Amino acid sequence: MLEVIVDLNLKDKKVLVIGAGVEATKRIKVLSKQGCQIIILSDSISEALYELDHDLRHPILIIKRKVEDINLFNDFDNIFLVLAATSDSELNEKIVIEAKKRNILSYNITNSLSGDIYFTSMINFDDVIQVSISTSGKSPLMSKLIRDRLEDTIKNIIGQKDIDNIKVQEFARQQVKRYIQDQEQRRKFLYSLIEDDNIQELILKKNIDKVKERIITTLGKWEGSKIE
Ligand SMILES: C[C@@]1(CC(=O)O)C2=NC(=C\c3[nH]c(c(CCC(=O)O)c3CC(=O)O)Cc3[nH]c(c(CC(=O)O)c3CCC(=O)O)/C=C3\N/C(=C\2)[C@@H](CCC(=O)O)[C@]3(C)CC(=O)O)/[C@H]1CCC(=O)O
Ligand SMILES: NC(=O)c1ccc[n+]([C@@H]2O[C@H](COP(=O)([O-])OP(=O)(O)OC[C@H]3O[C@@H](n4cnc5c(N)ncnc54)[C@H](O)[C@@H]3O)[C@@H](O)[C@H]2O)c1
Repeated sequence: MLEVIVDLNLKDKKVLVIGAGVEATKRIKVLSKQGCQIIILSDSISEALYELDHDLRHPILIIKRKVEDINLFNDFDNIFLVLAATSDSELNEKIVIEAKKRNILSYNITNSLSGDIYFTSMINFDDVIQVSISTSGKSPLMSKLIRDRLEDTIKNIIGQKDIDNIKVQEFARQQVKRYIQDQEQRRKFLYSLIEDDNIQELILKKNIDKVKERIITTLGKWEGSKIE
């Protein structure tokens, strides 16, 4: 059985990480790009974590503390996700069991099956596109090797123009949702931007302001548009 890969929105959510060793640090690096509030509890902290703090909107709260039991949950409210990431597998298990009782999403670094989420092998394009590979815990090693192999090839398939088109589509979607009521027309409009040579030329030239102008003009003439 394969688990479903979903794109978890952690924006402004509170994430508690217990343990701050080599493996926890890798997970925290991923989390630090998600706009979430991270609280780390650990009796030793890797140096890299203090450096991470500088480029963040949400400052990471680092508390140097040995966790003895699950009473720690009483010290924090509104936790969305907890990462049991210590080298003490018994403690990790207890944390996950308590998290489940409290309906908090959990992750167990020493026993992936007991938690709710896995981390995947990721290829990231400018924080705009993510390609994720997962074997759902069957073989992280193979995930890494396939990611290495795919990384070289995929750069020939997904390029800067795709990234720019996503940004343009993001803008266009906001506009069509406001001005075109019919879903089929919205879909047609969005496809028309990809097929419009003029717009694609402007995207290549990085003239995004002109692209936006053109989108609004085209939208004004579109069948069923509510733009005056
Ligand atoms: C993708 C990646 C992301 C990341 O690390 O952020 C990741 N593991 C990576 C590498 C890697 N991890 C391990 C090895 C050694 C070889 C081996 O054991 O195979 C290697 C290879 C290496 O190091 O070269 C050891 C290991 N991993 C887990 C356990 C515990 C267990 O099995 O329960 C143990 C045994 C520890 C022990 O023996 O004590 C568990 C998990 N590791 C996962 C993710 C999740 C499943 C993903 C999937 O199945 O696809 C899952 C379930 C949960 C999680 O922790 O997220 C990252 C590659 C990043 C990249 O692309 O470069
Ligand atoms: N999930 C994976 O992908 C994966 C990969 C490799 C290893 N592992 C396993 O994950 C575990 C962690 O590996 P690591 O390399 O990060 O180890 P590590 O020794 O670098 O880090 C362990 C961290 O846990 C903290 N810790 C331990 N007991 C604690 C307690 N009672 N209270 C607070 N903090 C506590 C330590 O201070 C340290 O920061 C190991 O058991 C390892 O076998 C998992």
